[in-house]
Amino acid sequence: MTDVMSPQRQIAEELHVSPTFDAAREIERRVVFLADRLVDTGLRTLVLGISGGVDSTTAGRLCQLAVERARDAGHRCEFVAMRLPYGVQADEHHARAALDFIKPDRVLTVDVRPASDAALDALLAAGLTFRDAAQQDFVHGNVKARQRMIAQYAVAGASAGLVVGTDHAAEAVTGFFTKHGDGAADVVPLTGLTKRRVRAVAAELGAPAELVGKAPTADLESLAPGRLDEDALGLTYEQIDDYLEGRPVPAEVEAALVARYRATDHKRQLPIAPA
Ligand SMILES: Nc1ncnc2c1ncn2[C@@H]1O[C@H](COP(=O)(O)OP(=O)(O)OC[C@H]2O[C@@H]([n+]3cccc(C(=O)O)c3)[C@H](O)[C@@H]2O)[C@@H](O)[C@H]1O
Ligand SMILES: Nc1ncnc2c1ncn2[C@@H]1O[C@H](COP(=O)(O)OP(=O)(O)OP(=O)(O)O)[C@@H](O)[C@H]1O
Ligand SMILES: [Mg+2]
Repeated sequence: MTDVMSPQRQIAEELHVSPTFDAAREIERRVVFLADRLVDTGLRTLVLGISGGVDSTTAGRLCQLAVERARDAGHRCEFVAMRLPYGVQADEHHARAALDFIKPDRVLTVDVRPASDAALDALLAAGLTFRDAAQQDFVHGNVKARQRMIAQYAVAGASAGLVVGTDHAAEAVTGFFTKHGDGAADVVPLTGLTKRRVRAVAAELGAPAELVGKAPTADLESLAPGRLDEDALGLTYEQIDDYLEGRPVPAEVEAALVARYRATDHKRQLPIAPA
C-alpha cells in the first residue's frame, strides 16, 4: 500500500515546520546559523529593516546576538538595523521600542516615500492606468516594499553585507509578502516558525510584551493604513498556525490555505524556466 501524505503534513514538511518546539533551542540554532553565515562567507554585516512588528523585532535581536557571537570568535562584523518608514509611520513608537530592545550596532534611517512616490508618478506619466484607486494603492504598496528591498541591498552592497529576511512558515504558506520586496533576502533566520512560535522566541529573547503580542500588519496601503494581516487574508494566525502545527482546522480553512499555498507557489521558487 502506498503511503499518501496528507496535504497538511506535506505543506508543514515543505515549509520546515518542526513537530516539536523549544524556544531556547531555536534561538541558539538560529543565532549559530547567522554567525556561521558571516564567518563562512567572510562578509561583514547583517542588514535588516526594523518595522516595530514582532517578526523584525525577533529577527533583529537574533542578528545582534549573532554578530556578537561572530565577533567573540574573532570575526569583524556588525549589525545594521534600518528604519524604512514611508513618510511618518503611525506606530513609530513601536519601531523605537524594537530598536531599544535589539540594541543594534548601527541604525540607518531611509524614508522610502520619495522613491516610492517618484516611481508611481513616472509610471503614471508614462501612461500606465489602473482599474481604480484601490488597485493603484495596492500596487503602490508593493512598490514601497520593493523600495525597502532596494535600500537594504544598497547598504549590503556598500558594507559587504547579507540582507536578512523575516519570512516564516505562517507567511510562506499564504504567500503574504511582496515578491522581490520583503520576500527578497540572502538569509531567512525565522524559516519554519509559525507566528505563535515567532512570538514565543521573541518572549524568550526578552522582547517587550507590547511587541510580542502586537497584531501583524503589512501597513502598505495608504487607503487602509495599518490594515491587519488577518483582515486582508480572511484567516486568523491561530488558524494558520494550527494547520501548520498539525492540529485540526475547519474544512473551509484548510481549503483556503491549500488554495493560497498552491496559487503562491511561484513566490517560493526561483523564476520559472523552460523544462
Ligand atoms: N502563476 C504565476 N507564476 C509566476 N509568476 C506569477 C504568477 N502569478 C503571479 N505572478 C507574478 O507575481 C506578481 C504578484 O506578486 P506580488 O507582486 O508580490 O503581489 P501580490 O501577491 O498581489 O501582493 C502582495 C501581497 O502581500 C502582502 N504583503 C506584502 C508585503 C509585506 C506583507 C507583510 O505581511 O508585511 C504583506 C500585500 O499586502 C499583498 O496582499 C504578479 O504581478 C506576477 O508578476
Ligand atoms: N516601516 C518599516 N521599516 C523598516 N522595515 C520594514 C518596515 N515595514 C516592513 N519592513 C520590513 O519588511 C518585513 C516584512 O514586514 P512584516 O509586516 O511581515 O513584518 P513585521 O512588521 O516585522 O511583523 P508583523 O508581520 O507582525 O507586522 C519586516 O519584517 C521588515 O524587515
Ligand atoms: Mg508589519
